[in-house]
Amino acid sequence: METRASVAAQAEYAVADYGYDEEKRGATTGGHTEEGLEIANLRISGDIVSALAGRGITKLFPIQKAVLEPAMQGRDMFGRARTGTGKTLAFGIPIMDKIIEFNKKHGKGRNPLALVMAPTRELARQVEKEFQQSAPVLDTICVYGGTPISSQIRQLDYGVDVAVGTPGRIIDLIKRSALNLSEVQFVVLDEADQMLSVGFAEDVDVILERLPHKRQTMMFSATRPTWIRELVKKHMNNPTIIDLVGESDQKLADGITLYSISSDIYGKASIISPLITEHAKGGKCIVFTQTKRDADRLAYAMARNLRCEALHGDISQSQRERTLSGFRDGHFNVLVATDVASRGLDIPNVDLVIHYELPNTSETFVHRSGRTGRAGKKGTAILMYTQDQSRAVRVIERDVGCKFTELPKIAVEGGAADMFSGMGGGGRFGMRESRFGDTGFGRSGSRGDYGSGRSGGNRSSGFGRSDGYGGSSSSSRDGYGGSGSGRFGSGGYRSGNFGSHGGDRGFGNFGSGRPSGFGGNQSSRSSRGFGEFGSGRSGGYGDNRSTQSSGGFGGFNSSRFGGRSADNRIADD
Ligand SMILES: Nc1ncnc2c1ncn2[C@@H]1O[C@H](COP(=O)(O)OP(=O)(O)OP(=O)(O)O)[C@@H](O)[C@H]1O
Repeated sequence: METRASVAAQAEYAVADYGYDEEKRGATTGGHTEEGLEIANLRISGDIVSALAGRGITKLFPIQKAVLEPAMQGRDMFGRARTGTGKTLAFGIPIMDKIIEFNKKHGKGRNPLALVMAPTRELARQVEKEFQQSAPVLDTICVYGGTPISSQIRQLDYGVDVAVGTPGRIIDLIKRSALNLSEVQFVVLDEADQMLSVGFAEDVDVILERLPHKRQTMMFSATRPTWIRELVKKHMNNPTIIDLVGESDQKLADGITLYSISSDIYGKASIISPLITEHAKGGKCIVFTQTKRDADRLAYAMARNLRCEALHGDISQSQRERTLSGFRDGHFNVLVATDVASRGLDIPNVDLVIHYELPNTSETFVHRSGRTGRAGKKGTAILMYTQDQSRAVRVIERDVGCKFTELPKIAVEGGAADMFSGMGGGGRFGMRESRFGDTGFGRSGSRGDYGSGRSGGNRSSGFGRSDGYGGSSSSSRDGYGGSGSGRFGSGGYRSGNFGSHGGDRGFGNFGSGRPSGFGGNQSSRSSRGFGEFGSGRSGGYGDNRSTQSSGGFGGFNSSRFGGRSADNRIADD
């Protein structure tokens, strides 16, 4: 295959060159309502319009409409929208259109003009796929760890227009001089706050440092911790803020029906199958657990009755891909996952999400639940909780602006509660001493040979990078801390809940340990909010490193439910 020549000199002007003029403006969103949503009327590249139409995408979703004009104008942009509302194409369409136009004028170059960074491999692959399918005329690459670097180097050498990847592998490729960022004009940080939680903060900063100064930067993030505020200050130029979630709106997509169900800790395992049967009705279901080990054990146990697989960061990359494509293609219908799957993953037609264990924060609740009800479809999310977690359930309702309908109790059949016995070390789920037996399930590559999935090594470099989700500190300044919400149970209390086996994680008795307590810090309300972006004022956005206990991106109050020991952290990628 022929390699492409560099167009460094011209690329410098890719953003400015675009010529977003009044003519285009008239055709995009300005002043138009319904008409403005029709993609065919936008005068964006015909290649994009027809590729999108081929996928059944003919009208812009609201976030896409909101982003289009500032993005076309070359503005830096910071955005937030609900899950599954089409953020990828919101930044994708303007970037693809500009690159197509630029290539028409200058010919294709060798080095990428756009760089999209995502916190997980799965998300990176998904974003690249969205680009590929929406603009087949562009050459894209997806780079992430756990797969051979040599083929990525070869592909980069042939020439690409858009590079998508996780920061770790991007740095690797830069160091090997395989990835040349000198022509990058469009940069996107997708799920930016998750970069911090999975330990990519430093890498992201290093990469942004290396990019040309003259560029357009777009960032999407559900929250705005200190790190992100610093990043924005340092690397963005007076960004336009687009917040489609707002202060008081409910944070979930409209089509998601919410239920809660109380169960004692041993009953949970036995009611999960009836719950899935009744609410997924044969469709796809994702069950979220807190730890990788729990995901394995639950998947193993449930596989007695249901076609089901586990997904987490200890599973090899190739197996993860097989598992995901098997789930996508309907080879099995129940995926048991840690929070590695809670953000960004776009699996069509997931009917049901079950929070087998409470999420660590309200925000995680939103992201997990958002795996269903995507792209305007309907879905159901069920939160399982024990009686002593009732208060945490109310906190989620308050933070997220939602209301759970409590499901009637499901009677536990005798013996069913022991469905986990006989596994591994034989103990019961959640018993401190038993700890699920450390024999594990050693699944790598052994189960479910579904469909395609790229081949590749099992190396999991880039996994489990530093921080993990949330700190384990019990300080009240830690955590996502929304304004008016403190941490719960981070102090001395630990209930013997499911999964509280390490002794120092678990959800605690909410509110009872109370150093910071529920509802603290109301006074911070004036200093949070999206609008104050870059203003240097304090407050806002909660950060698990921050010294602030207040915040919330535009009012998202994401309480934190207890700390977790490093041993159990979720940092999968
Ligand atoms: N305008 C549109 N019309 C129809 N479908 C669309 C449109 N835009 C995006 N989609 C589809 O909607 C789904 C969700 O989009 P996407 O994954 O970009 O959502 P998201 O907002 O990034 O979600 P999350 O916050 O969960 O990552 C995708 O399958 C995408 O192809």
